[in-house]
Amino acid sequence: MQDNYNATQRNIDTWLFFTLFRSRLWLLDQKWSYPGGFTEAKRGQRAKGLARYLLNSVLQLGPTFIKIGQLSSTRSDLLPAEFVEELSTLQDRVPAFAASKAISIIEKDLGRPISQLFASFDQRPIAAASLGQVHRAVLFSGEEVVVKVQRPGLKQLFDIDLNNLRILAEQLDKGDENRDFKGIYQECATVLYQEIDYLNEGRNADRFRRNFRVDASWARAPKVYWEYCSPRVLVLEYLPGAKISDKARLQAAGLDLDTIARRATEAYLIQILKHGFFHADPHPGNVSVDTRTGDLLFYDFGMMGEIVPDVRTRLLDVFYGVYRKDTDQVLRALVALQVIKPTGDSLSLRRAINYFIENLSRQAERQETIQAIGEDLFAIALDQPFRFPATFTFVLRAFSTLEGIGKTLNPNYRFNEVAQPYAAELLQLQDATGARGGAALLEQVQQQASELGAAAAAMPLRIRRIEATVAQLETGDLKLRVRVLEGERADRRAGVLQMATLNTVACMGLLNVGTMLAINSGGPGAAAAVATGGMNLEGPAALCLGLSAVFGVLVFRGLKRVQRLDKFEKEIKG
Ligand SMILES: Nc1ncnc2c1ncn2[C@@H]1O[C@H](COP(=O)(O)OP(=O)(O)OP(=O)(O)O)[C@@H](O)[C@H]1O
Repeated sequence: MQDNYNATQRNIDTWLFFTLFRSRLWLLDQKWSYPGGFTEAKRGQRAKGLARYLLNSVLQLGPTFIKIGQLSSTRSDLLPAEFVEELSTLQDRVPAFAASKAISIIEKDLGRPISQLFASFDQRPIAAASLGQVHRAVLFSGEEVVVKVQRPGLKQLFDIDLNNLRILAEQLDKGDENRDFKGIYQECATVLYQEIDYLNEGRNADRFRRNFRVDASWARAPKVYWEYCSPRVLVLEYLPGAKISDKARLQAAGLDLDTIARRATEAYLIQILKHGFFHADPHPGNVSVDTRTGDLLFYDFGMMGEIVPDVRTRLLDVFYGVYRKDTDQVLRALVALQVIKPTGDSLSLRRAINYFIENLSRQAERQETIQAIGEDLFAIALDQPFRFPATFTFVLRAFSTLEGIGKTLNPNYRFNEVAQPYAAELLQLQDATGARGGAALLEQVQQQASELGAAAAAMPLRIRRIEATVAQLETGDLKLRVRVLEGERADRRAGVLQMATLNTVACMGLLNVGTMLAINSGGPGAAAAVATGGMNLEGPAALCLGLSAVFGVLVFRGLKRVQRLDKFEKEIKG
């Protein structure tokens, strides 16, 4: 990693990576591309190789991509599972930068020589991460602190990389109307720029610390020494502890692992449900345990999620709707949350939600993991106009990380068990007050009363359902919608398949021509180049191969879309 980035070189490296990765990803599911025939084992091998390539490229491309890789490490809606898994190992694999550089940044930003700022400053960092590194120091008052210093040149690097990523997102958006890649890009850009503003991180740390001082003294965050801070330097109270995943150290300290696992989950539930302000990056490196007291210590407040009260109420509506298996309520709340766009035709959405609710209760019975539930949710949403806001994916990510931590500490840990009392409390609250105050409760009661009517109240539920269905049939609503949707989907599938076939022909033709040109254009040396696996990639040959790759990407997209359409069709037909 370097401090001065050459924009042209960076653009070439980035686009080469995008093109190669997408072409190899496309080839992964092309059965004809497997010499000696396709087998699942061969595909698995190839996928593993590609996942390693992705990881190495991300590490080579540096901070922007490492951060985005970390952010994507639970987005199974964006990347296949093998890749997501490999990306989750991105933590803690970044080299430190020279202490002299760190010191010069501190001196420049704080305007004084290091010897006047700290009584002592440890040149060896205690941690180095993608965006910064952490040194220990002692203030003249005797207080022990850590000094977090940002890697040099990050702003400039983000500007170049995010521009490329924006162009990529715009291109991807054109091929997939259901995924909002531009929106995802926008969220990543916001998070990244926020993360390199250490003053913002300091404010977050203060807010987090104050919230917990009131609610649970066993969850702590370091104090900020504001007079030593700048956008690139953050000085915090030194809070040493053992990593929450370091089972051996926690046991050696005589701590009860089950209590720690529970506390970690409870601390999150409190943040999400009560404070509406939560640590969005709870990987084990960011949560430690005070070995003397068992208190949880949180670090790194660069990425926080915020759930404003209004959104929290709607999330509770979703939660409550799922609990009561009320598809309409879930649909209304999701529209209000802007997770889905309101369309005139909500039947297929209703079915997808219904499927999810049913599946969720089966998963809860089978005690499936949060991660499995999240993956399932993304899979159902694949061909629907869903748009998951960043907050939502952060919450899901936080919970699946916590579940992983919990299981490491105690194999019998069950997220549900810890969350249940909170869920029960919330549902009672919603039952009693609607969690929205008296006026809203009254409105809800009135609405229910008019829906039921005096006679309907005495009628068995099934008869009322039949009556509602008949009413829909009478208006032609039900019959028409089902037919149109299924017909539309079949048409769409055929169209996509046709385009994919045409693109395959173009891709293969160009690949053949390009390969021939590459072999023939280099004269006698070319044979040797081919024999060694290299080719003469210049002029027309490069053009043909480049175009072939473009068509390849289009085929890949088309087939992916067909796969999604089939999957969705299967799911809603049950
Ligand atoms: N206040 C503190 N007291 C003791 N150790 C700390 C403190 N703050 C950070 N650390 C140590 O430094 C490590 C890195 O800190 P932090 O996560 O804040 O850096 P970062 O650059 O934001 O990392 P990342 O990019 O992985 O999010 C922590 O895992 C922890 O071990």
